[in-house]
Amino acid sequence: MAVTQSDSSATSELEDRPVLVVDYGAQYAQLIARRVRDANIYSEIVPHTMPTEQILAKNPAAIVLSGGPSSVYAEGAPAGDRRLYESGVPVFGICYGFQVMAQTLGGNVAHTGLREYGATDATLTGNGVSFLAGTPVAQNVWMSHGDSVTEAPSGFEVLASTEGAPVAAFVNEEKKLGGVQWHPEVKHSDFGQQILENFLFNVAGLKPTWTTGNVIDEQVEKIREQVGDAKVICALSGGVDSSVAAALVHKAVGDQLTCFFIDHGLLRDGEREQVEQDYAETMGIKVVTIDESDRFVSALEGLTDPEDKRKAIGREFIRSFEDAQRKLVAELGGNGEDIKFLVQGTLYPDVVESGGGEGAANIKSHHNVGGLPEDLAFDLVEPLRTLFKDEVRAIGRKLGVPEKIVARQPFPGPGLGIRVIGEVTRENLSVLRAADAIARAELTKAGLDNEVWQMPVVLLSQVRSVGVQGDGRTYGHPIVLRPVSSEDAMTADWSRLPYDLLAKISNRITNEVQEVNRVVLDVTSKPPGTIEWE
Ligand SMILES: Nc1ncnc2c1ncn2[C@@H]1O[C@H](COP(=O)(O)OP(=O)(O)OP(=O)(O)O)[C@@H](O)[C@H]1O
Ligand SMILES: O=c1[nH]c(=O)c2[nH+]cn([C@@H]3O[C@H](COP(=O)(O)O)[C@@H](O)[C@H]3O)c2[nH]1
Ligand SMILES: NC(=O)CC[C@H](N)C(=O)O
Ligand SMILES: [Mg+2]
Repeated sequence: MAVTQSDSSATSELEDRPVLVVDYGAQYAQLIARRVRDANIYSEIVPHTMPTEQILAKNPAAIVLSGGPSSVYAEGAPAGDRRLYESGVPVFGICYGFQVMAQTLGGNVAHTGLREYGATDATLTGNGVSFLAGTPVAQNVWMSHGDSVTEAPSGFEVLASTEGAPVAAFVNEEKKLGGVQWHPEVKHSDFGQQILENFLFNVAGLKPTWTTGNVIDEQVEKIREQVGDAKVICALSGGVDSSVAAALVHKAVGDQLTCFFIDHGLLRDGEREQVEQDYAETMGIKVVTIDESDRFVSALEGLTDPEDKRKAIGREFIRSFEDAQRKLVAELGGNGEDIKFLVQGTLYPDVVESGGGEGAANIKSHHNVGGLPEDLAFDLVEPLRTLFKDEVRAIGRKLGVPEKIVARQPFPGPGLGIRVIGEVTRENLSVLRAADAIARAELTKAGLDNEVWQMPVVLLSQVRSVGVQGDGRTYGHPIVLRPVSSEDAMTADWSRLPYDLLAKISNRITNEVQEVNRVVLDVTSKPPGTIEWE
């Protein structure tokens, strides 16, 4: 396959020494890890329930403590551990993390009655600006707190204050400990990235040596270690994540890999042919297509609850891979035990939304994480599990995965199954498929494919409305257009597509798809909506 050599500058020191983000149940833990990686330093998240000795055993280069919903003085709140701060590892606290550091080291945290949410003016104080170096004396920061540090621990210098937080940032340079009350990880904090980098580079003394090339080298090594010379199968959808996962595994173990693309009958118009063609043309990886549409459509019969549908789809995916595994084993003349590794292109958002983050709620069971059956017999190989889509795209480009695949808009594994609201039947699928094909064709024609993150087209099969067509009454179904813009699918906004384009799509769908007499536009951001409707 067309693979370029990645940097081989990964050293075992880097590989062994991540910056650990301790997650206190934050909304933004994954964003913090992401910002650290943006600073070219490898980062991973660990739960706050992990014992200190286990955290330190991971040999972290530095630790960042996240925010969290608790109050440090409340009963049962996640507690700090002095040993963490006395270990010599640099620690940076954010919001709850800042408060817990203050409390543990003898400072004071109180409910002052002065809450701050959203944009807040901060003023730098003190002589040495430390990790606030290079940022203006008055700056806009993003806050989200009800408690405040009222007294810094002794030996700490206060670096900034706001109206509601007299101690809004502090540092002990010598001990390499510091923190802020605000959220430097969100884009709305004006100098957030710079502040994090100042701490990591200047206070903690780290070097920005991690790149996507390092991920490639590290993952290739890990994959080799995990699978040895065993055969491996990959769940390949033709999407960005599984293509990049397949390219990584292929780089690691070459022809030990066979990819299976499941046609579950929930694909879009022309998708199967497109995937087969793209792979044959560009990737040079063996891909076997399996037609399983009967299996999936019958498993979905009678189901209308989104979670039931997702779980059924997750289960049938695995059953399909088990069949594929048996066939491959028979072909190779071995026994079933020989192939136990299944590669999936799972990303971090799939994991958090499935409730896999520390204390994170289950929003929806992604088929490849929360939708997996309990009796899963495969050992999963998921080299992208801690990453976000744009990071995965960068890795894909570095591996030489063609732009056509890397730049593709995401399409969920459960496919049209979660875009038919109500029961999934062959009839409903064919209505949705026709409407979706029109919407996609017009978006492409308007040259806007790269402007939108993705545009789900949704059929409300349980809703009917009255219309008039050809002077006659119709009683048809609505189609919803859900174009969104996003950076990482964690948050999203609805895309302001040109009215002419929307009019064209609406007109064509109602003219060409008989069962549809109404097209509506979803103008909800995420949150509160999610991107998909189920
Ligand atoms: N039709 C399919 N056949 C085989 N595996 C699939 C199929 N659809 C999804 N998968 C597996 O489920 C994983 C998660 O799907 P998901 O849609 O998140 O990723 P993707 O399709 O690889 O990328 P993208 O987000 O760009 O669509 C995939 O990476 C792949 O391993
Ligand atoms: O492979 C997948 N399996 C799933 O079960 C699944 N559910 C949602 N998605 C995709 O994930 C991103 C976030 O979607 P939501 O805002 O709807 O949660 C969007 O890009 C969705 O298309 C899925 N992908
Ligand atoms: N975002 C946070 O970490 C909040 C910390 C704490 N719950 C407070 O309200 O002050
Ligand atoms: Mg997909």
